Amino acid sequence: MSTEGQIIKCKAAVAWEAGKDLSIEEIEVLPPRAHEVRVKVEFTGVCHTDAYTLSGADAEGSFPVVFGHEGAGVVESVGEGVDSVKVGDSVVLLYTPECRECKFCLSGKTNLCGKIRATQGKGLLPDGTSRFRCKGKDLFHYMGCSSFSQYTVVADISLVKVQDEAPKDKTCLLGCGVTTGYGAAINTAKISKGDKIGVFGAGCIGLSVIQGAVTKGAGEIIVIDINDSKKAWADQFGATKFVNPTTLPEGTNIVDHLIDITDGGFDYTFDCTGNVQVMRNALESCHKGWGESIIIGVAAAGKEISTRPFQLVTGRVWRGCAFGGIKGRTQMPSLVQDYLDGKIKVDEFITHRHDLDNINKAFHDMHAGNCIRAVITMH
Ligand SMILES: NC(=O)C1=CN([C@@H]2O[C@H](COP(=O)(O)OP(=O)(O)OC[C@H]3O[C@@H](n4cnc5c(N)ncnc54)[C@H](O)[C@@H]3O)[C@@H](O)[C@H]2O)C=CC1
Ligand SMILES: N[C@@H](CCC(=O)N[C@@H](CSC=O)C(=O)NCC(=O)O)C(=O)O
Ligand SMILES: [Zn+2]
Ligand SMILES: [Zn+2]
Repeated sequence: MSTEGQIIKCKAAVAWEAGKDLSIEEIEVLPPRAHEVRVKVEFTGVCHTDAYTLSGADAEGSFPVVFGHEGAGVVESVGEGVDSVKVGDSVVLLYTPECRECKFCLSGKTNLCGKIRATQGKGLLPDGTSRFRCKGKDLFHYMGCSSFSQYTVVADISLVKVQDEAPKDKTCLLGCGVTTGYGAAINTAKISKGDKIGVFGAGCIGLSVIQGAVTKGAGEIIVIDINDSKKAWADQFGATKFVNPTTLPEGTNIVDHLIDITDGGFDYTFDCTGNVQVMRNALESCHKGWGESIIIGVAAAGKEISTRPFQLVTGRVWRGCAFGGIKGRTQMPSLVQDYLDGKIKVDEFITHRHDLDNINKAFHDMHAGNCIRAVITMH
């Protein structure tokens, strides 16, 4: 029986307040309005950024909210004026939308789209309202996606149709983690064959950077992480060396050490930790004259980066990117094809699986440090 035009009652993980476990609730999901799409979410990943906003450290965090932004599913119904997807299409949700008509989209310089960023940051759909209700209250949306609900409503520029044959428990991870790191390496950094790469933090994002650096033919890939258990992971993805800054001999400075073992510094470094001191180390371990450091990690509200301006005067470059610089509606189908053709690893990132009722375990695993990605089965 079609649910088109009806309010759908379904299960969702609701964050009622910062710092507390998510609560599994029955919620109401309203039908999509003009230029919106209602999606049956089949699988979602859990990203460090979900945990970051849940912790209360996100300047844009609003509660109560339905988190989740690594979602894959099927279109249940579409609102008026939607012509990019139809009922039954397999889709990946996009927290970085692509409208193809705003100043950003037309610039040819960035994947950031400005069309709905203001309302997205407020936890609302583009018309300034929510499609979620629970216990008489409206719930906020999250990053334009809210994939921790069995059904969600998103703007039609916040999702992309992908190949039906691609398994959705894998394509969900292309909705953030894998694409973010891989894209930063193949897109944002202009890595040349033989380059020396420093990857700070070997979670899903850092391991995906390694994957991209290997694709680009990097010479040395040195991973810097405070968790020794990440060495095996880094090796598996193609790193050539692992450094744990906490186990260096007393008095050895990590930046000096890295400059020493790379004959003057890295060609490219990537912060995949969100720690502002690590961001500084990543910049300062770049090679004088040309080394570029790319910030991917998300830092807590109020945190700022600093370095001596001399670091930039002498040719090091500080940059950053969101979603790996990838334009989701245009480029996601070819990433999915690369996955189907065995050119991009995705399965290897999945260390944990839970059903929706046990989604809090994914957050606990992440904090325990032994989880690369947990995938949640939504139905
Ligand atoms: N810019 C963007 O588009 C995106 C940014 N992010 C951000 O990227 C960061 C990484 O995300 P995930 O890989 O999911 O996180 P994760 O928690 O799985 O991995 C982080 C890694 O950094 C390591 N680490 C922590 N402190 C460190 C330190 N002081 N020195 C060296 N290593 C350290 C941890 O041991 C861990 O292996 C987070 O800040 C997340 O919010 C995530 C997705 C997209
Ligand atoms: N809300 C935060 C900023 C969070 C942030 O930087 N998000 C990244 C994606 S992280 C994905 O896991 C991003 O896309 N940033 C670009 C954007 O337009 O939000 C804050 O206020 O600091
Ligand atoms: Zn993410
Ligand atoms: Zn746009």
